[in-house]
Amino acid sequence: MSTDDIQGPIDATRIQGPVDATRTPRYAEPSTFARLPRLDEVSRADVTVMGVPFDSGVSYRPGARFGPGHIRASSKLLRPYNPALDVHPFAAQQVADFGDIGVNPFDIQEALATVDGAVTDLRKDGSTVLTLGGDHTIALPILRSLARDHGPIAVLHFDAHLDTWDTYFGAPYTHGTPFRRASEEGLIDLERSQHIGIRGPLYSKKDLEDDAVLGFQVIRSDDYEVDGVASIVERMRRRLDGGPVYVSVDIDVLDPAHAPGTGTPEAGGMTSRELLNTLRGLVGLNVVGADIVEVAPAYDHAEITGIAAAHVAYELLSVLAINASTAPGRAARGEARRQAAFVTK
Ligand SMILES: N=C(N)NCCCC(=O)O
Ligand SMILES: [Zn+2]
Ligand SMILES: [Zn+2]
Repeated sequence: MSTDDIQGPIDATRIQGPVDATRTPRYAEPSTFARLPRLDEVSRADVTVMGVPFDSGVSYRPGARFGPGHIRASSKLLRPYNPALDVHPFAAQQVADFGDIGVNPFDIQEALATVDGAVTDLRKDGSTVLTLGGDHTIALPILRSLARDHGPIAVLHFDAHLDTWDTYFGAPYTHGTPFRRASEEGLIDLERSQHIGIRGPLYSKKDLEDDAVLGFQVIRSDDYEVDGVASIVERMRRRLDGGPVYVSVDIDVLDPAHAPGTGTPEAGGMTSRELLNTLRGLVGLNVVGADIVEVAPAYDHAEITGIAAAHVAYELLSVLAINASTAPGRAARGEARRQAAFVTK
């Protein structure tokens, strides 16, 4: 971004930013993500954070229905400037918090339809939706919504697990099966999708063979040890380039030391530093939506997992901010990458 890209002044009165922590203590005020305004407090949002308190798809420990509130509570310490990407994620774009949608915990099909409807409504108003889960089942209805507009979409999936299994106890819609269903439904670009962070025991070797047929390339957690972040980012960008990308972050991609508060933890995972650095590598790719799922606060300690999830959201918002400020026709916003151009309470 050079100053040549700046075509006009930023209207600092239009964009509303977070509550000012030097005036109102961080632990005061109703809880929204990063203390941002609620969606009904702004005229429109470039990015909407939406909570989906749903965990009826889990195979092991329940509790991810309390994830959205926990991530919001753990996001209070985030500050307005991200030096790693040289961006003000809340100034280059309007970010607002929708709150949580109420979904039926006893009828998974109905819950999926509710999520699809909510995401579709928010996107109609031009918002990119960043969803806070909830268990991983909710990625399926989000992809259904996105694919209706974009066609088959590249899925970048951070997870210890493949989540391309077929059924659990005969049930097709679970947190271990969303990406098989998405692939079967034609929602996924089979040439451009990728898992990152895969590890741990499988049911059989065939799980990996099926997974490849369903359209995913695998970058294993162990590859971080051997190849390092820079080379993985290169592989990731090569795979994803050339079209819309959906980013799905299952917090159990992190080692249990970095994210104990989750339902199906697996040893040998990534560090939060590796994950945040990998996400920064998405700058310039066409990210059209994202989720952070599987945060289950009952197993968390000292907000370790909630803070990790909040920082994942912050990096994703930073990537979206840079992409928005450098998109053709939106170069006037480039300056917001460097200046804190928002009003605050
Ligand atoms: N999506 C998550 N977190 N876990 C899937 C694990 C499925 C299983 O129990 O085999
Ligand atoms: Zn997982
Ligand atoms: Zn998962």
